[in-house]
Amino acid sequence: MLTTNNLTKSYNEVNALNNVSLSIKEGELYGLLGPNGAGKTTTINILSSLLKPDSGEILYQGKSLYQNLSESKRMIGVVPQEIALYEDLTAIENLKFWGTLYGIKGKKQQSKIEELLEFLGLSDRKNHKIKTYSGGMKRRINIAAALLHDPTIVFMDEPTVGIDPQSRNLIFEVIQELHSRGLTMIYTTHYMEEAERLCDRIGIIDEGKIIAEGSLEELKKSSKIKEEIHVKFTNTLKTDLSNISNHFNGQLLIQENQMVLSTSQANTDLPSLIQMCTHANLHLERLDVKSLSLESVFLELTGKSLRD
Ligand SMILES: Nc1ncnc2c1ncn2[C@@H]1O[C@H](COP(=O)(O)OP(=O)(O)OP(=O)(O)O)[C@@H](O)[C@H]1O
Repeated sequence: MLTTNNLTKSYNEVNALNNVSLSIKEGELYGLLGPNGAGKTTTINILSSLLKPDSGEILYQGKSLYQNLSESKRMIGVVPQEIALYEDLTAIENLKFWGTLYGIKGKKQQSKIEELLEFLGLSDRKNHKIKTYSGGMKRRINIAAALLHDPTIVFMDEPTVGIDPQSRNLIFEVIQELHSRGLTMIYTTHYMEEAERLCDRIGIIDEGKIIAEGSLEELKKSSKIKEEIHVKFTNTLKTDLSNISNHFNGQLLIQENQMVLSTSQANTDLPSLIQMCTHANLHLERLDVKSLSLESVFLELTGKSLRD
């Protein structure tokens, strides 16, 4: 469906993309997971022809994007990270504006708008101005705008940023329904749990490079880490714990009153961790040993937490 070969892009001195090669299959929900500034938006902007790469190739159904620009553009829908709606217009008026821009007019436009408002659960608010909408509702109209021209591939750039958990779940349901209808989607996120929950395949991007790719199971299998030891303490960890961190070679995350140790040898690391914590006068409240998460895979690959 979509293939890219060795895409590169620099903004002055910043090397935003470094030989990014992707292959997205028809109907696939592909997650591009990476921290802030990793190159996710740059990738989406390039793949949707908003931005030209410095070098590299982009093929839709085997044909070059730039040699078939108008045909390719008809296939592509983009849900941008920034909400692209007029606050003083109603939902219907906004969607009419976008529909006309895509060349969808008259009865076809009207029925498509009604269908999408129904699908996104916003029919009852269709005549209200966008400025009266919650953040989650705006995000849903943003999705509707990208679907008006029946694209076959949709890019979603962090569509759940800044919304409450209930709205996030509604957006997940929409994405899962679109996925079950066979739409190809590329979904960028810096939320590990979204990639784990939604995507068929995940590409981990860091500093402009795809550093790992595969299904969740494949990514976990390729990791040396097998388990996570989660420790909760009775108070916030304020003292210098670098000796403990150093002992575990950067595989220990310390946040507020918790530690998470990613390990391939829980049987030996668990007693050492407890001993070192006791020695540092830390009081344990709770201890769990869990199976590997994507967070640990990311930490192992990049040496940093996604939430940095
Ligand atoms: N217009 C620009 N001018 C200069 N540098 C830019 C520009 N756009 C992006 N960058 C830089 O390119 C790198 C990649 O940015 P990009 O926005 O693609 O990352 P991202 O993964 O989408 O991040 P976020 O999650 O914060 O949206 C960053 O270092 C960023 O600062």
